[in-house]
Amino acid sequence: MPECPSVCTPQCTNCDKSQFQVRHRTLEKRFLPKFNILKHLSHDHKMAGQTLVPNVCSVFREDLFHDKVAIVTGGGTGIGKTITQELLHLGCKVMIASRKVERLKKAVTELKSTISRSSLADIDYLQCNIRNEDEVKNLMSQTIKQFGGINFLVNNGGGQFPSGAGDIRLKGWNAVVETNLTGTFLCCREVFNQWFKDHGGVIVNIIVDNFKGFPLMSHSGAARAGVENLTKSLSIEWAEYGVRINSVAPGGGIYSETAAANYANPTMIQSSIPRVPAKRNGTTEEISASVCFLLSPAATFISGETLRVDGGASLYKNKYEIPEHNKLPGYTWEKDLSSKL
Ligand SMILES: CCCCCCC/C=C/C(=O)SCCNC(=O)CCNC(=O)[C@H](O)C(C)(C)COP(=O)(O)OP(=O)(O)OC[C@H]1O[C@@H](n2cnc3c(N)ncnc32)[C@H](O)[C@@H]1OP(=O)(O)O
Ligand SMILES: NC(=O)C1=CN([C@@H]2O[C@H](COP(=O)(O)OP(=O)(O)OC[C@H]3O[C@@H](n4cnc5c(N)ncnc54)[C@H](OP(=O)(O)O)[C@@H]3O)[C@@H](O)[C@H]2O)C=CC1
Repeated sequence: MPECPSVCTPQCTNCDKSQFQVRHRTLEKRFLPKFNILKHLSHDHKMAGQTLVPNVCSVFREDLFHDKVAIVTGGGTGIGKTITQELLHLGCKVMIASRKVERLKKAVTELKSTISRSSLADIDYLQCNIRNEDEVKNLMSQTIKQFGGINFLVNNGGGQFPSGAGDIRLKGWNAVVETNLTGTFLCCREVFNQWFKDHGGVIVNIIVDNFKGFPLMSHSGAARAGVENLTKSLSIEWAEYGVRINSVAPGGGIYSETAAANYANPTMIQSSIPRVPAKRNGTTEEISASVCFLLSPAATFISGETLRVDGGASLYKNKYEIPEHNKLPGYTWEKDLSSKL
């Protein structure tokens, strides 16, 4: 049996099941609190962000982005798909891009069917590994060719695998840093050189809540800290070209099927709930709303900033006991729509 990385995915065919389970049990002990975290999950939290989100809606006006073009990396799944859906709802033309063509195609077919006939919105996809310089150049040039320009870049594509730092191999470290830091840099540089330098534009980078470190994800914590600082540098360098750039840092538990599938035990994504003052996970809609706000004219005086969308988690130090509560319920399109009925 070939040796397996210290943490593999549930789909791993490299190791036998027992080896897989032993490794994951060790990690789970580090992540999961002693009590049953599933009791914190309301139906809404479980559903939000899945492919079953019934209908899109938005707190923003429907024609807000009707003359705009956006690129969303990782736009075929999870948070990126919700952002894409909201941008389309607001009239935007959206190019989604990532490595796996099949899921991009599926998302385009699904989301195209939600665009109303009167809307100027449109969606297409391009295969692009953001770690590959030529593919990133191609993403920008093809989008300009197809949609006539680019107004928004949402650097959402990224991720990591959980592992103790002592077990991270150089190849794994490089994969995570190249994806999250170098990939984001390449997308920023290319959109600037090919379009924003002459026309201006807005960039939003999705990072993570790493403000108190990111144990067992140290590669990702370091890479995203790099993106946070890149955001500051570029906001100053490119202001004179009419470019704004900000980051959004979601708390460590935004549920989507794809995000959960990345971890051995899907409940891992819930493991931070006890340390969230809001006592719940965030929804993909809450991340999308913050991205749309930063892209919108309402944020024209905001640049170089990182918006934490984490229910207060990054501030919480555990010295103050917060009782269980449900006083800060999540925002979902499902609830928003049903409140209008
Ligand atoms: C523990 C849970 C806490 C909850 C907090 C959650 C907060 C954050 C949540 C999210 O970010 S959700 C988003 C989740 N989605 C993703 O992460 C998807 C994207 N991730 C990836 O594609 C990979 O993880 C990647 C490594 C970033 C890129 O993979 P790539 O396909 O380029 O590389 P590979 O060829 O697969 O691997 C290269 C190298 O990396 C090491 N490695 C990869 N996976 C693992 C693993 N599971 N365990 C240990 N090491 C791994 C390994 O060295 C690989 O090389 P080889 O040794 O296989 O040759
Ligand atoms: N869910 C959460 O709790 C949190 C998520 N985040 C971050 O939010 C972002 C979206 O995550 P989420 O939606 O939850 O999870 P997903 O796994 O659904 O999204 C990750 C997306 O990134 C794309 N991607 C990964 N690597 C590359 C690459 N090299 N080139 C192009 N695209 C790539 C994937 O597409 P493909 O595989 O087709 O390439 C996928 O669509 C990520 O950066 C994630 O780390 C941050 C904090 C918390």
